[in-house]
Amino acid sequence: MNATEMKLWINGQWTDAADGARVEVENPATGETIATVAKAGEKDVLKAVAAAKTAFDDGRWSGLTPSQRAKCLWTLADLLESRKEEFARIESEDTGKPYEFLSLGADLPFCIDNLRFFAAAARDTGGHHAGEFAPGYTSIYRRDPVGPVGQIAPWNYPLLMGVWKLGPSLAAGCTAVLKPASLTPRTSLMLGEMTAEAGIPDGVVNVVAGSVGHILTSHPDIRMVSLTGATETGKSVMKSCADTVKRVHLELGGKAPCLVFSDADIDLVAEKLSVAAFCNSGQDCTAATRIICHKSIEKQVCNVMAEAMKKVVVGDPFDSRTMMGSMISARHLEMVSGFVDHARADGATVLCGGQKIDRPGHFYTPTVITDVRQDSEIVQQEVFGPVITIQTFDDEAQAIAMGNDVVFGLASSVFTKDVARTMRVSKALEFGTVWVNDHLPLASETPHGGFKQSGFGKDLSAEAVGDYLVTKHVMINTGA
Ligand SMILES: NCCCC=O
Repeated sequence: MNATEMKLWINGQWTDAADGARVEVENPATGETIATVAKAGEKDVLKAVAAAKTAFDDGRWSGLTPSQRAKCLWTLADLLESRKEEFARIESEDTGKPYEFLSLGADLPFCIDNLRFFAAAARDTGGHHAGEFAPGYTSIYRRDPVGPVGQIAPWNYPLLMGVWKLGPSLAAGCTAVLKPASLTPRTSLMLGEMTAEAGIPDGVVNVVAGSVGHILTSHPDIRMVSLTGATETGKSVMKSCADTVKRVHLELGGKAPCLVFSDADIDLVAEKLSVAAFCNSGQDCTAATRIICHKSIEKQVCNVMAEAMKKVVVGDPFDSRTMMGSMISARHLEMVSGFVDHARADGATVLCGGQKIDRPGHFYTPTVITDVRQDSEIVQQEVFGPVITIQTFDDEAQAIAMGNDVVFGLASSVFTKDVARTMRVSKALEFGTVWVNDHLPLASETPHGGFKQSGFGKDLSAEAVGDYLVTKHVMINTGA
């Protein structure tokens, strides 16, 4: 495999696009083209779906024992670990994220641990049971893989999101067609090839790059679609899946509130919320985006946040001092910068940042904004950039109401030393994750997913495996 001229991974083979089309991959930190990848069209997706269907129907994967599937997933983790520097380098080249701080330091270790978790989860058959629930009958509940699945991954964590999709679906016994984002396809394609080396049979994992999501969502042989992406994309995927009544699994946008009470440790707030705001250039659906602090500590919170964000080292992803790299593309940079300009025009005060950085590539400064209205665009919409706003509340009820007052429901946090308050507030916040005195960390065992317009279905945890399983009731007339 040559990482600068890649093909599609279909049925265990590197395959050119049927029409010979190719797409260029840009390094967003330099603006240079670094690779080309075959661009899938309809024929290629049909071929990939046919391979996934054959591989599912003949049971070459679902027919293995959980222990055999687990062994392959564990081997995949070992192989990835043995090549983590190469994967991390290519991930940083494609995304512009810092190599040491993020790709090698966080994304790769988490991918490897996730795969080991899903290897173990493949063998957890708990919860199945049999019994007599009607006179003369024995009932058995089977949990079977849903079938061939279509998986659409985003550009912010290309490999990690691929692992979050392939890991649980493979543990469950499904086959898959994974479509990475066109901007960042390479590490997913490399992972596709690596599944063969790990002993996963041909056709079980297929990886196609290109603008072909609609072909997967409308294909009758695809039984479930999993998407991580923007809320608007989720709505159109859901509509498209309705025609063939597919199961959908959606991890969509976010607008995380961070409620900071007057007893909070302010230094901890600055430390945790600055990282959660600038990490991955803020291109994270769980990023800290809205600080809502008690009015008595507003000045302190503004000062510490602005100071912390000014200290973030932005620059070359391959410089070990770099904490934040580039934005993903020129178009995305314009969008982020547009949000901040609109906020300024709407009367907001930019405490720090708020500027593009004059260098090759697509860089933006970590930004803190205050004097914003609850109904303003900068508070209500997902910016997906290193931008955080600060608002104030008078009492707990108002803090909760402001936190919940967005269409999203993915992630949130609470900073306080009052344990009883953490109980009340975490119950009241309508978000799939509530961190207390922190913001961002996850573990392979912890279910991750949203409420409201952030979608439904869980990534990570045994729940994710369950999302790829269907329950079948077998009722046996025992003649008793
Ligand atoms: N922090 C991981 C979030 C995944 C989606 O953006």
